[in-house]
Amino acid sequence: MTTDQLILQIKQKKSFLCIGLDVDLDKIPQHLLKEEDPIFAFNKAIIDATHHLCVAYKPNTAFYEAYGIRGWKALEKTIAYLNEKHPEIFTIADAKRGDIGNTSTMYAKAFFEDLAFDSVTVAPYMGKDSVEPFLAFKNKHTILLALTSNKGAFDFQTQEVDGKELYKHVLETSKRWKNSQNLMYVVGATKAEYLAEIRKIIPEAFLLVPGVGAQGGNLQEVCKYGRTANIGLLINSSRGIIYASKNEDFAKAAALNAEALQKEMAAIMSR
Ligand SMILES: O=c1ccn([C@@H]2O[C@H](COP(=O)(O)O)[C@@H](O)[C@H]2O)c(=O)[nH]1
Repeated sequence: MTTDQLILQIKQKKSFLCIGLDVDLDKIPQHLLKEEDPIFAFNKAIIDATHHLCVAYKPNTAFYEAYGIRGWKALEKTIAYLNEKHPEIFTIADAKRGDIGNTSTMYAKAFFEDLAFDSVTVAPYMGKDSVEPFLAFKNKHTILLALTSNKGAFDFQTQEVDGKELYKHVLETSKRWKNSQNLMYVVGATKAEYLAEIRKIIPEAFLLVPGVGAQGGNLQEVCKYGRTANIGLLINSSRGIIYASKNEDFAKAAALNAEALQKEMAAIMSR
């Protein structure tokens, strides 16, 4: 998917919501456990109920890898369902990959070619030759971890190297990599106060912003400092939407929570 197609969808739906599909079998409604593939059954119901309210879905691969082969099969079925029924929706494999070059190429093939995701999250720690193999794929997006939502972000990411915080080095250096137009960045909603500085370095790039909802990030604050003329934000909520109810009405309850965020986004976009 091109960035222009993503922007068009944001304008049409008046939404920049990304729904995280982090399926935990201990948290889904128990009646689904009778299904042949409970993970896919849960995802399908959530997608059917919310696709008109969001512009992206983000399965975190950990929640599928944890269930071995049946988890990976459910991930395959989920992305195939999304690509067939809702090809306009941006898909993110939150896998946080990155390795020496030839290994990164295989990761990129796994997520961009085999599974056909639009994007994958990648860690910057191993540098240019670990990220450029992902950037080589046309109309696919590499979402680089810049300033993450967790407390541990302060262990390294905000530490100064040569008088500048490490996350700023990541932003500045990555802009010089080949095909850097295919880069987006992860910035946690819990770090909204850093967004003005971040926008000085990457004024236009799309940001994937997790941490609204269960982690306490604030949508208004993120938009105040992080929004661009094209919005430039994908705000993710996972647990806050998909686990709105543990009963038979779970998909309807998820849609209500997604709608509340979408309405807030529509109001922000109208200002
Ligand atoms: O900095 C980061 C990077 C990734 N995540 C992931 O996003 C979702 C957040 O889930 P919630 O339930 O809405 O808290 C999850 O998959 C994380 O692994 C993040 O939270 N922060």
